Amino acid sequence: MSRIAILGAGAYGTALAISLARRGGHDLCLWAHSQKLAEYLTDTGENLPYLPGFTLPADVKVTNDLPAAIFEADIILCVTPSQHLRETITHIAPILTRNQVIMSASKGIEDNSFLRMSQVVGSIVKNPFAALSGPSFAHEVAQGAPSAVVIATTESSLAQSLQRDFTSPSLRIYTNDDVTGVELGGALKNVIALAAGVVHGLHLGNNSAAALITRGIAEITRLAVACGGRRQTLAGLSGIGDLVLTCTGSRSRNRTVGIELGQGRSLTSIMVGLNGQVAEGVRSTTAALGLAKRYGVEMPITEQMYAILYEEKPPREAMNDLMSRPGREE
Ligand SMILES: NC(=O)C1=CN([C@@H]2O[C@H](COP(=O)(O)OP(=O)(O)OC[C@H]3O[C@@H](n4cnc5c(N)ncnc54)[C@H](O)[C@@H]3O)[C@@H](O)[C@H]2O)C=CC1
Ligand SMILES: O=C(CO)COP(=O)(O)O
Repeated sequence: MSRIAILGAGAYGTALAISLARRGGHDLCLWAHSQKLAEYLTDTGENLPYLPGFTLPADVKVTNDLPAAIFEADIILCVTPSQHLRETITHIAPILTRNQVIMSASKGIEDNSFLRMSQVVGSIVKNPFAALSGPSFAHEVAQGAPSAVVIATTESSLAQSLQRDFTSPSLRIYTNDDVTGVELGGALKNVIALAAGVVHGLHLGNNSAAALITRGIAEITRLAVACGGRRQTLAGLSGIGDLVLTCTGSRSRNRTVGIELGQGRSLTSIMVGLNGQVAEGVRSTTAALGLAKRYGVEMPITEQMYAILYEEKPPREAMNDLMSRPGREE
């Protein structure tokens, strides 16, 4: 049995708490950033703003008190939006003990620093670290729909114990020692999912969507490899797997943002409509482009996505520009 603190009571943190409770055998505590949400969750058992329609099992404790949440936790599973991971870890750093394992399920890259979540954590504390990623819409994880994800850590005995801790009849866990590849796969697929949404919003058709997904995996693989990840990792769950899910699944918030951009809505009004839900790709696009420039990697889809998001480039013109690039070898 492990004591697991889940930090972040958004859709995914709540879904993982439900999944771990369903597995059984753990002592679980879910930390909500907002006191109001913690109280609402405690009173009703339902996460109405972020994951309506599911009941949090009664044995999952809910709190808004961060030190209490992590007290004596073996595993601290961070599921905050990636831009809030630094403040969360900074807050708990003084009271962390050395053996507490920090996991991150956040799929993003930090603004300005362009750091991956393992690097953000590593810049503050030296605890053992693992990343959780892969194709797993919160709603379906909460439902108990069969899903497979990957846990990445460089420590093989930790990988095995986390695999045991998270495996359940509905959640299959693979391990991988390529933390860089797994983290970048999870973060960069969001940028391509935005673009896939644009394609859909513009009614460009299935051929365009397939081309975008295929060329999308090519460019995110180029960047991940330049950053030290393995090509093979990007062909796995946290690469093609998550890319296919978010570029085609109607539950993807990143894809939905892209659809609305394609339909001509402004980014500002789309963000207001998200009501506090995070679409990580919107901010990771800037970081992805920053990394691409740092490593001299060509990322045409990401460049066009940046222009749509931040330079008011009309989506149709962006797609035309992708099509009119000079011919290439595959
Ligand atoms: N929703 C999904 O299906 C999946 C989400 N993820 C990842 O999980 C992470 C969290 O996403 P969701 O659970 O979907 O979030 P969400 O969009 O459902 O909710 C946003 C969450 O952010 C919290 N928050 C706001 N300000 C905060 C702060 N200053 N500090 C800490 N938390 C704060 C809110 O309280 C809320 O819990 C993201 O990185 C996302 O990419 C990963 C896999 C699946
Ligand atoms: O990462 C996800 C599923 O694996 C969720 O994607 P969205 O954030 O686009 O909804």
